[in-house]
Amino acid sequence: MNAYLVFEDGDVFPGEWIGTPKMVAGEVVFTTGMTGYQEVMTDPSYAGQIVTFTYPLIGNYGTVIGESESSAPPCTGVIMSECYSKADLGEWLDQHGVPGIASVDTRAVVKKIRSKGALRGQITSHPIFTEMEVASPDSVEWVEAVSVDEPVFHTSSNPHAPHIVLIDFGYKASILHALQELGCQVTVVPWYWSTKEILDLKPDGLLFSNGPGDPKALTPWLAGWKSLVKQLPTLGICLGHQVLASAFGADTKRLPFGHRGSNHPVRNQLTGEVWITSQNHGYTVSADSLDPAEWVWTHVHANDGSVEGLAHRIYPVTTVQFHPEAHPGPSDAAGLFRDFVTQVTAKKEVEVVG
Ligand SMILES: NC(=O)CC[C@H](N)C(=O)O
Repeated sequence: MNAYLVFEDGDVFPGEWIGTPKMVAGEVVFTTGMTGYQEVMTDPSYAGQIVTFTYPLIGNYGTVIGESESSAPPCTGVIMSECYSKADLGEWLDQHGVPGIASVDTRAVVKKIRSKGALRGQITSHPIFTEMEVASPDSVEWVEAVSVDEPVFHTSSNPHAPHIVLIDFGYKASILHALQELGCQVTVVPWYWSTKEILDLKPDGLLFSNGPGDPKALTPWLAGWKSLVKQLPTLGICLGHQVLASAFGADTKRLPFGHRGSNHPVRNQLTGEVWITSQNHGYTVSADSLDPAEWVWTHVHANDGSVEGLAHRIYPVTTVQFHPEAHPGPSDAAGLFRDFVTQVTAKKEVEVVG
C-alpha cells in the first residue's frame, strides 16, 4: 500500500507503509547515525517529530530488549530508505502504534530539509497536505507527554551512595544507567516539581535531562530552577543545558536543520581536545547572549561554531548540548559523568566532615 511523506509546502515523497498505517503530522528531522535506530526511535526528545534516517538500511539487526531509551517509541513517525525486516522492525513499531514509511528517497528528503530548514510534514495515504491539530514545538505539552507523573526511586545498597535527583523532561534511560554505574542512587522527578519538593529529597546533586520541544516552552519555570541550582552541583544535558543557560539569562534559537547523529565533533575550548559526540537537538544557546560574567563557554561545535558546553563561573553548574551517555554513538564524553559524580561526592564528604 502506498504511503506519502507530504511537506507543508506541498512536496511529496512516496513510499510504503511500515508500522501502524495512520496519518500523523510533525516536524520532519533527519539523523545521520549509521547504527542505533532503536535508541533513536525510543529517545523521548523526538516526541512530536518525524525522524528520517539517512543511513540507507534500517532494521538489519532487529530490535533488542534492553537497548531502548524509554518504554515505547515517543517519536511521531519514521522515514527510511530500505527497511531490512518489516516483520521485525515494522511489527515492533506497530505494537507501539507508530507509523512509518519505507522505500523513500531519503537523500532527496534530507537535501530538501537542508536547503529549506525545519519544515512540518505528515505521513499519510494521500499525496496532499491537510491541516491537522498538532501542538507546536514551543508547547510544554511535549515535555508533559514524556516526563514521569510520580517520583521514581532507584535506590542503592550502599547507604552512602551519592543521591542525584534527575529532573525529567523526557530522560534517556542511558543517563540513569550512567549514574547508577558510578554508584549513585537516583530519584527521577516530574519536570514541574518545586524547589521545596526537590530539596525535601535531600539530593547531593541535580541532573537536568534532555527532552523534546523548544526550551522557550519552559520559560515560566526558569527563576525557580535558577535558585535551586545555586545550591547543589548540577549537570544539564541537551534540553537541560538550554534550560540552565536560559535560567542565567542566555537566549536560545533554532538551528537551521539541527544536529542529529553520532559523529558531531566538539572542541573543548580550554584544553583543545576534540570529542566525537552523539547529538540530537534542533535549538541552540545563542553565543552572543552568554554573559561572560556568568558563564565560561567550555565546548564549541567544530563544524558550525555553536555553543556545546558551559560552566558557571560561581555556581557548580556544568552543561552540555551533546549526549555524554551516547546510546547511540561514541562515549568519548563519558568522563563528564565521572567528573560530576566526583564533584557531588566531594561536596557530600565536606558536609559529612563539617
Ligand atoms: N535532546 C534534547 O534534549 C533536545 C533539546 C531540544 N528539544 C532541541 O531539540 O534542541
